[in-house]
Amino acid sequence: MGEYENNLIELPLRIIEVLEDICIQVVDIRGCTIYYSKGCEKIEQYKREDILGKNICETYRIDENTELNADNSVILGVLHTGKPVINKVMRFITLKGKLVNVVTSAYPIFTNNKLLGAIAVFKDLSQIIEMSSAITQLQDDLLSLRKIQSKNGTQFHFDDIIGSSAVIKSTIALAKKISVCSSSILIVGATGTGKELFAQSIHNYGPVSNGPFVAINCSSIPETLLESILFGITKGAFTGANDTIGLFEQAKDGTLFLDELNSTSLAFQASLLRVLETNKIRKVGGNKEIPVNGRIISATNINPVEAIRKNQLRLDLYYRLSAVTLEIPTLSMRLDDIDELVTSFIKTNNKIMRKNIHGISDEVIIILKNFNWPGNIRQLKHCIDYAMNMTERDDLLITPKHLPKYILNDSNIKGNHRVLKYNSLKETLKEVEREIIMKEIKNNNGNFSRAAKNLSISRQNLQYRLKALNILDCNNISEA
Ligand SMILES: Nc1ncnc2c1ncn2[C@@H]1O[C@H](COP(=O)(O)OP(=O)(O)OP(=O)(O)O)[C@@H](O)[C@H]1O
Repeated sequence: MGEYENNLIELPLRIIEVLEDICIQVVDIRGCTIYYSKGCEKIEQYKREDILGKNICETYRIDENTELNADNSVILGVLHTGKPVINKVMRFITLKGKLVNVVTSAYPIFTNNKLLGAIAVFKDLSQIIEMSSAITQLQDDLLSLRKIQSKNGTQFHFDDIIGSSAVIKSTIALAKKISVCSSSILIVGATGTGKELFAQSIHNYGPVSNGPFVAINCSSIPETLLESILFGITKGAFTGANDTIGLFEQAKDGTLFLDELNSTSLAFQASLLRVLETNKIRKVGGNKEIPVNGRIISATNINPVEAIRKNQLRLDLYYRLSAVTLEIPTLSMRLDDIDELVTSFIKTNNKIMRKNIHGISDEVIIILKNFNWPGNIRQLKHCIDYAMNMTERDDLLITPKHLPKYILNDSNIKGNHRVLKYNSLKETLKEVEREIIMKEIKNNNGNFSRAAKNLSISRQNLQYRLKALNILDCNNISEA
């Protein structure tokens, strides 16, 4: 190396001593590389000897068809203009086909006002690009998972209701039938069975789907505020009161969903009955009757007859609402749907939690099908969320050790150890089915019709199962 080159690389060598991570390439006025740092070798996978003395136009291309020139190459641009270029993102390929993404700053090197070459400092962007594509992917996944609330304020349609059991299919069929008219509907179902899911689906399937879906959980609003929230307030009704539109008016041309109606006072229910009968509301503090046309869907989480008996529901309101009643089955009435629900929850959670769980073990299926699920589908969902949080990185299946303790300790499942001694899953499931059917028949004093009803199957289906499970001729089961 001559004196000229020695002088030329003195500056970059000093910088490199301090900044080891940063890649530095120095070219002479012709564009030939005369210095190539270790960091460059790492990013570009060239060896120094491949590069030194060669013109950068021979060693890099923008892509297969494009050579470097003063417009697309930072270094050549600096040699052309004699001006520095700061923080420019560049993408090029080496002769070995390695794709390189870097952010580059290049500076001219002058001696006695004469341009001698250029020094380029660059940093690898491949990790950042990988990270940003992972973030983009994650965002896409989350967006598709968390179905964006549509304009009418709903998230769900009938297609989102998971389950193929006969009882859920017939519930969906009935719900679709009643969707098409605009009468008020009473949805009855225990907590977590999917009442709101059904209410939204009915709204979206019916004639007012273009209108808003306005939901309120009556139990979460203090009784004193319920009327003002639902009917609105007239300016001056009380000190400082402004004119406010209530939810009945907001649900114009749409649906008003009154969840947990049974938690409201009988006095409020009387006002509601008046609205249902006249289709008019009167704001708090006002005399004017305002017409409302939203469809009313109410829900109770206890049996309405029981609610009437406990003085939680007015009989006249019930008569008004019960013309169109939809009963949502509990999860224990449709244990067959557990597999499908669990598969769907795992799929969703895999994306959110970045896991790769393939399913649940045979033991877990039995445990889940033996639990009585007082919190229904919401509780099953939480159980799977919990179990997935408990899985380790390499786990592919949810096994009993991942389940919440209260599910394992539940008395219904204690007999499970006995059930599990059977060799095959089919045999085990048959045994569970046999136990459930026997228990139900016993609880109903041998009355097949009542037992079938409680099991949500037809009487014929019950008889078919009794035969298939070899228990029809059992001495202790003679029909009452
Ligand atoms: N058939 C189903 N398929 C998929 N998810 C369901 C189904 N039923 C319920 N869920 C889910 O279970 C949870 C509870 O549903 P939802 O809030 O509709 O129940 P709810 O009966 O209105 O409960 P509550 O009486 O406590 O208000 C929600 O996360 C819902 O998405």
